[in-house]
Amino acid sequence: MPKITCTRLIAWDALHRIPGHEGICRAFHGHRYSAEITCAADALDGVGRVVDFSVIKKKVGGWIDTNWDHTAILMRGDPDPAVKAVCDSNARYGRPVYMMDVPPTAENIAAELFRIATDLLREDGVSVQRVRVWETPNCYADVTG
Ligand SMILES: Nc1nc2c(c(=O)[nH]1)N=C([C@H](O)[C@H](O)COP(=O)(O)OP(=O)(O)OP(=O)(O)O)CN2
Repeated sequence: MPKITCTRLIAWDALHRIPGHEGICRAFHGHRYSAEITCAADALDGVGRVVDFSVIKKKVGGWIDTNWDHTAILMRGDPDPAVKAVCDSNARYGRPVYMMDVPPTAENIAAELFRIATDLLREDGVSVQRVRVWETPNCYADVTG
């Protein structure tokens, strides 16, 4: 039987840097990230949907708006002395800084979002099949279930 999925695009803006990168990506810089969240369910609902697109927007997009949009996504323990200033500045404007245990590459951000979206959509009977995170118009990383 063919597998049916549906995909919602969600975008956000954030600052990051990649500690240990050999080139310019170790400098603080920003991205307009976009994520494709691909979902599947055991069966389509009575209306013919895997899940309403608005549910993905509300749950996953809501989480992104709170935690990642207009924030910095950084690595916990990043030794760059400017990290404290970024944290202090964002706190002043009511925005968090999201700390990851691993460098905030497109791959690691996609893996984090895959875990988060899976948790958020579980109660809707939805399983996340793939998260694709576009870091630039040319570069993306995929995590699949
Ligand atoms: N495998 C990965 N490689 C790189 C990552 C990453 O997350 N995973 N990240 C970066 C930089 O942070 C940056 O986002 C990518 O920069 P760049 O290669 O310059 O990408 P562009 O699309 O801007 O390319 P241009 O050719 O400059 O237009 C680096 N590598």
